[in-house]
This record gives sequence, structure tokens and C-alpha cells, in this order.
Amino acid sequence: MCVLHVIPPLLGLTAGPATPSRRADIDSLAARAAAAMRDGFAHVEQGWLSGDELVESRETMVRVLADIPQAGDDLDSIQTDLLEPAFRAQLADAAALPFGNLLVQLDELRGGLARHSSRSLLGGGGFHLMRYPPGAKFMRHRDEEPAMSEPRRNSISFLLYLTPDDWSAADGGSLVVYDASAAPRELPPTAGSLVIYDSTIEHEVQATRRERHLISGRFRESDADWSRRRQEEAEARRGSIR
Ligand SMILES: O=C(O)CCC(=O)C(=O)O
Ligand SMILES: [Fe+2]
Repeated sequence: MCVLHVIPPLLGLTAGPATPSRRADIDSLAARAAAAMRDGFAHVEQGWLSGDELVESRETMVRVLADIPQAGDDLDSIQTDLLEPAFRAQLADAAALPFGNLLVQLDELRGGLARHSSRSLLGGGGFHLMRYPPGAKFMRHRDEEPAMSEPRRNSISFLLYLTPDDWSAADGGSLVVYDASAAPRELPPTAGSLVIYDSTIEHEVQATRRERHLISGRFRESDADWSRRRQEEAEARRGSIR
């Protein structure tokens, strides 16, 4: 996998605030995702991005990737700090930030998830622009290893698919999630869909037959908060068994 750290080029997208109705939608989404995660499931929100927002995000993705050398047959993952408000603040022209409006909405989502899941989510986290060429796949993994300890841990992951509208089963590239469902769940990368899951849930990507674009992001916690929360959750489970 090709991992590059880039200062994203400034592209002409405006970073207007999320509208009040959109904010209410995001809070409701956060509540539903937090409830799913509490029960050990990934949450899938179909059509989270649609219309102009989806088109603009796809165009931005293609423009940013066009400026970066590509690895060829392997999947490219371009790591950016765009989810970090401090990083965004230091950019000369904040109004021309790539993914500006989307980033504002993801800040709202982080706040909503923190409230509804009682996690002390930190600002920033990974914001990866991913491109799978035909034939690429991603082996089974977790975005956070429970056994490891680091100052900052991935807590909640999200995947936002910027695939073509006419993605079909024949195109492959499904995400397979090993969550609390009775059997692994195969989720096609439907355009504009957003998948939210606890970063410790295992998942993989089946081989795609068509170029496949997405944004893969992480909201983080400090290790101390992560460990305390895990312990409290384990105690609550023991309490409910008794
Ligand atoms: O490509 C996908 O659907 C999943 C990507 C992924 O698992 C990751 O970025 O950690
Ligand atoms: Fe992953």
C-alpha cells in the first residue's frame, strides 16, 4: 500500500457551516450509530451524501489524487490531517479547503458520537483518501488492536464511499464486517453511503473489479479514556449477567 503524507493542495470548495436541519440529521445519525456500536454492530447509513455534495466530494477526491504519484496495481491510501481543526486553521485560505463542507459535517458527527456514546473523542484523527484499482482488495484487519497501548487510540472508524452511482454486485469490492451479526455481513460500497463502526471490529474488502474510491476516517480517544471506558463496559456487562 502506498502511504503518503501530504499537505493537501488548496482547491476551490467553500466551507460553509452545516445547516440547522443537517445538524439535527447528524445528531440523529450519531444516536443510531452509537446504539448500534453499543450492541456490537456496525451502522450503515445509505445515501448520507447525495446530489451536489456527493458530486463535489468525488471531484475533489479525483483532483487531489491526480496530483499524487500512484502506486499502480496496489491500493493507494493518502493520509491527510484534514480532520484536525488546528491543521485546517493554519491553512492560508480556509475558505478554499478541500472537502470543506464535508469536514464541518464530520466535526458535527464527532461531537454527536461523543455525546451519544460517552466517549471522549478528540479533535482530528485519520482522514485517508483511498483508491482501489481493479483487482485490489484489503485483507481482514482491525483499525485498532485492543491489546496495544498508545497515547491516542482509534475509537470509532468511518467509511464514506465515493463510488459511481451505478455500482453493482458484479463490480465486487464489498466490505465484509465481522460484527455481532450471526454471519459476516457483506456491504456493497454504495455511492454516498457511510459506515460507522467501533475501530476494534474486524473487516476486510473483497477484490474490486472496478476502480473504487472512498474516504476512510478515524475518531480517536486518549489511551487513558479508552482503557477506563473498556473497563466500565466490562463491569456493566458483568453486572447485567449477575
Ligand atoms: O475500503 C474499505 O471499504 C475499507 C477500508 C479500511 O478498512 C480502512 O481504511 O481501514
Ligand atoms: Fe479498516
